[in-house]
Amino acid sequence: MEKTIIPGKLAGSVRIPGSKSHTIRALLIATLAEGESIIRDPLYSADTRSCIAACRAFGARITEAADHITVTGLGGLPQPPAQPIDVGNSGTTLYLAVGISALVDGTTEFTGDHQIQARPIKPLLDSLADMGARIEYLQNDGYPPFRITGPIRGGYTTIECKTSQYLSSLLLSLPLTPAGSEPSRISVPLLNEKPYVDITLAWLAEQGITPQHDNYDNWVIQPGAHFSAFDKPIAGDFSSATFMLCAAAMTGSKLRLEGLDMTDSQGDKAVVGILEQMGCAVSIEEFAIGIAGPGHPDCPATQLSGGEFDLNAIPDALPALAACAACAAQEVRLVNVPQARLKETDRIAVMARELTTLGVDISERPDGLVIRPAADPAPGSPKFRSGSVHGHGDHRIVMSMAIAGLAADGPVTVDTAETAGITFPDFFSTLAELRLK
Ligand SMILES: O=C(O)C1=C[C@@H](OP(=O)(O)O)[C@@H](O)[C@H](O)C1
Ligand SMILES: C=C(OP(=O)(O)O)C(=O)O
Repeated sequence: MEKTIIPGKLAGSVRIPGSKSHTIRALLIATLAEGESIIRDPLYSADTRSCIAACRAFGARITEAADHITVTGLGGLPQPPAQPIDVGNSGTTLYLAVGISALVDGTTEFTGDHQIQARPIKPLLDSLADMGARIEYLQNDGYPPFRITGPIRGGYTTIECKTSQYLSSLLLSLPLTPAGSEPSRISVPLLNEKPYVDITLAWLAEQGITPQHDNYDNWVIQPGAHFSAFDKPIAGDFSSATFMLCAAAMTGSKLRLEGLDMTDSQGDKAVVGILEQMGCAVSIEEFAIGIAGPGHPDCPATQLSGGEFDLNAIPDALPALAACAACAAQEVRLVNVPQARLKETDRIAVMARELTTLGVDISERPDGLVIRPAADPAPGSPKFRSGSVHGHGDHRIVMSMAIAGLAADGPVTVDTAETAGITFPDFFSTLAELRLK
C-alpha cells in the first residue's frame, strides 16, 4: 500500500499506544504463570499478535478485550506445540519465545516472514545448546526456520550479544529450569542495548527473581523459580512516540503525547533528551510529554542544532532521528549503533538510500549515519525534496519517510505503508488527526 504525505505542521494531543517490549514480556510471563493475569492497555499490533499466537501455541488461554488481555497461564512448562510457531515479523517474539521452548521436553519448530529468516539467531541457539538443547536448522545455518529440542538443565555458556534480545531470552527462561538443576552461568563479552535488558530485569524483579551479575558481564541464575499471575498496566511506547516527537521537532509544531512515563524502564525515552539538546522545548508531566519544535512560539530556539549522538542503547530510534537530523542547522552524527543493520532491514543503509532520494546530504558509516544541513536550514523552509521512496516493508522506515514528508517541498509517497501496523496500527490516522487545521 502507498501513502502520500502532504507537507504541513501538527498540533494537539494524542495517546501513544502501549509498549511493544513490555506487552511481549507480559504475554510470555503470563503464559507460564500460575493463574489468570490481566495485561491492561496492551499494544495491539501485528508484532504483539504474533506473540499472542505463540503463547496460544504453548497452551495459554488468551482473551482479548479492547483495553486489556486476559491470560490463563500454564502454571509450569508447556507441552511441545503441535504446529510450528510462526512469529511473523516479530524479532522480539522469536528471540524471547525460543528460550521458553528450550525448557520444553520435546521439539518446537520456529519460522517467520522473509525478514525474520534473515535475522541471525546462532549465538542464542549455541548458548541454549551449551545448556543441553538440540538445534536443527531447516534452511540456512544460523537463521530461522529451525527446530529446537529441550529440555535445558543449566550450566555454563558465553555469548556475544550484538542484540540484547539474546540475553533477555536467557534471563527469562533459565530461572525456570527445574529445581535441582545446575545454576546457569553466562559470560557476556559484548552487550548492546542495555536498557532492553533492564526492561527484562524489571519484569523478573516483579516476579521476585533477581539474577546476579557484575556490571552485565557475568551472570549467575538460580534454577527452580516459578512465575505468578499479575495485573499490570502497560506504559506507552517511547519507540512509537519517537516519530511524533521528531515530527514536532522537524516542523516547529507543538504536541502533547499522552500515556508516556519518563520513570519507565524503556531506553527510548532518551530521545526526549536528544531532542531537547537539539533545541526543542520539552515539558514532562507524570503521564504525558509536551514538545514544541524550533520555530514554534513556545520554543525559545529558532533552529534545530546538530551534534553527535550515541544511539547504542536506542537502535530503534535511528530511522526517525536520521530524518529529524536533516532539519538541523549543523551536521548530525548518529554513532555507535552497528546493530541497526540487523533489524527488519539494514536500517543504516536503507535510511541513507531513501533520504538521498529526498535530497538529503547523508553518508553511511559502519556504525551509523552522518547528516549534513540542508541548503536553507531556516525553520519553515522545506528540508526534503518531494518524491517517491521505499519503505522496504520495515515499519520504522515507513514512519520515518512519512514524517520527512511533513517537512518536504511537496508530497512524499512511501510504499509498503501497511507495515506501520507492525508496531503502530493507527500511525497514519493519528498523523491525519494531528494536522494543524
Ligand atoms: O528486547 C526488546 O524488547 C527489543 C530489543 C531491541 O532489540 P535489540 O536489543 O536487538 O536492539 C529492539 O530493537 C526491539 O525493537 C525490542
Ligand atoms: C527491531 C524491532 O523489532 P523486533 O526486533 O521485535 O522485530 C523494531 O521494532 O524496530
